[in-house]
Amino acid sequence: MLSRHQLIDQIKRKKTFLCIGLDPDIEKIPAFLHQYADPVLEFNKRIIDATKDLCVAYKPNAAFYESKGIKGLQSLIDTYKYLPKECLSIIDAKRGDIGNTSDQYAQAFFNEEVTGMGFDAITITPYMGNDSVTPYLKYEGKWVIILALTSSVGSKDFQYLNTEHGHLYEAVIQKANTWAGADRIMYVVGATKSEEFTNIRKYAPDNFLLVPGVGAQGGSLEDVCKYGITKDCGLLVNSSRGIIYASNGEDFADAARAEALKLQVQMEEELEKASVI
Ligand SMILES: O=C(O)c1cc(=O)[nH]c(=O)n1[C@@H]1O[C@H](COP(=O)(O)O)[C@@H](O)[C@H]1O
Repeated sequence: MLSRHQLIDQIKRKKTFLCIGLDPDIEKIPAFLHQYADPVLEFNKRIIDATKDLCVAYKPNAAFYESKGIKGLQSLIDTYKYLPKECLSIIDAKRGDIGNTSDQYAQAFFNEEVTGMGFDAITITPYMGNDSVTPYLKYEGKWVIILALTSSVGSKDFQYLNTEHGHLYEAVIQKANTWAGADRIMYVVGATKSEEFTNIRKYAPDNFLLVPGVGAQGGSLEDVCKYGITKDCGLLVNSSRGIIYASNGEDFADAARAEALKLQVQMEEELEKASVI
């Protein structure tokens, strides 16, 4: 469990707000790792060891594990167990369903005694509304990270539709703010949407924003900070492929560290500019 206060403390201490996405594709991980009983776990462990002082969060995306069946689920459980306790652990599952089904999803990712996984936070798609989100909030201290404005090209299809409360993504934020405060809810806003950050801060002045899309998807860290950073930082910027696949040779962990370090250095500058540190 990682409170807002602990997260902010960690950001100030480590001078970074980097979240590293653990999205290991068996086709892309270095060939020499295939000699290990669980190549994916071995890959993740080495990435974590090489980067844990440069980031404040890790985000395994469930798809990369579920697609490998039982072996993948075991890699996910063992990866969760290996994550440094000081870092925010986010399961990127993008779940969303009726209440009693959401209870089961919440148990899958939050109830460590039952499943071996007790992530601090989960990504949720809000399309089904209140009863699809509140089951996760019953777990005291856990975070719900709600998709607001995604980095995807298809974000135009629904998220910009006009409603009486503004664009649909603005209506989502206004409604979700009534379910819990900035100590329990974060919003996903894609780095490719930096022009919308000022607008989003009108509705979510204090919430942390999980911002994927720098690196492989081309979003700009500078623009995200220009419009999105707050006095408490308020940002977790994710990069997955840009870090974990920096090299596919034996030096992959060092190469991942070098990429993470580049982002950390930029983040430290942004934290100073915004007087967070
Ligand atoms: O919820 C997410 O994390 C997410 C939301 C979004 O709008 N866009 C997005 O790319 N993501 C996830 O963030 C990660 C981005 O990975 P890279 O593009 O490789 O850095 C992937 O795990 C995506 O599933």
